[in-house]
Amino acid sequence: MHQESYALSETPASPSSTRIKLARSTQTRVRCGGTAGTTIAARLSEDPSKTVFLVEAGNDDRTNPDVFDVYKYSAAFGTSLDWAWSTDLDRTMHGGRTLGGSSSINGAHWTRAMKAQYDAFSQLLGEEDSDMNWNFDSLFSYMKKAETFTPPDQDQRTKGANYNPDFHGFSGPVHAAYPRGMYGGPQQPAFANAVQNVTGIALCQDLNGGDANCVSFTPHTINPSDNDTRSSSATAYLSPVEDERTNWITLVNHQVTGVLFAGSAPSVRATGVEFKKSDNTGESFNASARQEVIVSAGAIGTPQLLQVSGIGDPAVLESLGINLKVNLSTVGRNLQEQAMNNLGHSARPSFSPDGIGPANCIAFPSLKELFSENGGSNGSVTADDIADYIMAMYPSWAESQAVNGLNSEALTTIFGIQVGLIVNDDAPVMELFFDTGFPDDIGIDMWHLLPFSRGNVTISDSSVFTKPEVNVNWFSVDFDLAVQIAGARLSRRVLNNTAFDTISSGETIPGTGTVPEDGHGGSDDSWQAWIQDVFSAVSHPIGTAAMMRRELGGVVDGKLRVYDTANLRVADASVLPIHLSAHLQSTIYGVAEKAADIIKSGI
Ligand SMILES: Cc1cc2nc3c(=O)[nH]c(=O)nc-3n(C[C@H](O)[C@H](O)[C@H](O)COP(=O)(O)OP(=O)(O)OC[C@H]3O[C@@H](n4cnc5c(N)ncnc54)[C@H](O)[C@@H]3O)c2cc1C
Repeated sequence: MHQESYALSETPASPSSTRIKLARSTQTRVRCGGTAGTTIAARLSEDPSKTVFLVEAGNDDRTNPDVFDVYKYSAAFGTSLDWAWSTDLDRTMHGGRTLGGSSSINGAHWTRAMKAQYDAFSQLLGEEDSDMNWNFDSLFSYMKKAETFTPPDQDQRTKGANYNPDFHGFSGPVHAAYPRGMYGGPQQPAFANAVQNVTGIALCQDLNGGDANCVSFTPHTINPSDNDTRSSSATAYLSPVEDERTNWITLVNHQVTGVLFAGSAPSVRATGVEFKKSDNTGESFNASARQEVIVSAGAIGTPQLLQVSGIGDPAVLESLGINLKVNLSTVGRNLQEQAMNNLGHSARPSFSPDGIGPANCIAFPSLKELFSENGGSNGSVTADDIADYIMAMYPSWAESQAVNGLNSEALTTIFGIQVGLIVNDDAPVMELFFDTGFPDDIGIDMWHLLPFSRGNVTISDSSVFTKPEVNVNWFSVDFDLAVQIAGARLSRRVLNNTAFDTISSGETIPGTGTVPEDGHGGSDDSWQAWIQDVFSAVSHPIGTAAMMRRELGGVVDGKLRVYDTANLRVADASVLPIHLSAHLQSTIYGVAEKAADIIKSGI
């Protein structure tokens, strides 16, 4: 939650230490302390005449090994560090509930999507936003602004690490580097070779420059000067300046319970926020805003906060007794999330991983490579068949998903752009993430990247302390499942490729008992049954306050301003309108850096 030119109200009393600091200030800003929120706070507090007030629901856990030690990935899951939202089909979606948000508990992988995917953001905006430059060139410069990249040394290069200096920043707050414990065993090069053998996909030097359609070694957000510990938005943007920047105040363990408004649509004015201790005890505090309020509570938290504050679907809000401030039925809709499955092989006794990781070799096949004859095809369909199929079917998918968008016309336009990216721009539809030690000695974690299934985040209570309902509508478009099936089959073929002959002693997960070999890598039916039984959430939700034209179901415009409001912005993963062929954090840092400049420019 960010609030510009902000001052705490006196009713009731604020926590004393916070009140004392704020009393000295006349120009204060407030936000949620996640990936985007902390980034924006840091940039805005560069101006000493402004005071920033950072409100974070979670704790400051920078010294907790479950946070700073990237080798303990997943230790945070299910603990107080994790929102752990329940979703449909009983899958849990994770999200960081701690200073730094999800950047404090994520897998630390550092990748970017295709140039055309970022350029498509502009196609979804109106003429009036054409000069906002929501495109690759602009976002790439902001992603690089966020980054300090440490080039791989000779030892890491021998193990496969590589880079292109034009694709990285070298003076930003977030550290990206290859790990000192990088695997030197034969398994990661074998994966890169097997993927090339099976799909014809190219090995690229560095996928961070706008072309991710390749197999590549990728860096992590770790700090080589600090023992390869996690570089989160909290350690990157807050830690270096917190002792000297007296105009930046951090309040943890407090939850924003609502945005306060005056006036009526189309010029509703955010006048402040209300917040309370995160355990929902004690008094509520009000804070008033003289200029604007910015919400950065993530793709689940942001639509929840907007809805409890009176911005959303009138049918939902009025049934809960919430006073409607802005009729924006798509708040919480357009939810896009990916599903993951994990294939495993046991290794031969002679295999040594030679290192501790983290794993860092990833393949991003396009539709053509995924459905290639020896890749993920079932032997009866070609990639051209699939391309014809999606071009013919997407209007009917828009029809079936309309309830989770604005309407079928809007989704037809959005899906048309998504189809174009897949068919014409080779936007990767699948990620194959090679893993050492998971789910067996070696394995592939694989997920479809560009779902057409749309879901929603909908409140069932007027209190922010009741978690919202999160409905992903997993695989409600058959193409999403077809991609996942092809990805599983491709993963089987990759792990069975001769490149692994000296490493693997055979598939254990799912195993041919569960998905029998049928001469074509396993039947669609048996893969489908396994996938639907065991898939998990990737925890990459986006789209729930999408930056699009209002007639497409947008919640914010190209200035990140919520429609029908004069001074309320959103900046986090919820504004991404369509999914990307990438892990998300680099993009979110880019969005946040750009948001800070938009706010500073006063437009
Ligand atoms: C388990 C996991 C693994 C991931 N792995 C990777 C990876 O390896 N590489 C990669 O690039 N990306 C990864 N991601 C994705 C990436 O980390 C996220 O997409 C990104 O960090 C989201 O940033 P955000 O600012 O939108 O939200 P967040 O960083 O989640 O920030 C939202 C913040 O708002 C706070 N908040 C919410 N509601 C309130 C409220 N009412 N009041 C006050 N505070 C509130 C939250 O506690 C949180 O701190 C992963 C994500 C997860 C969850």
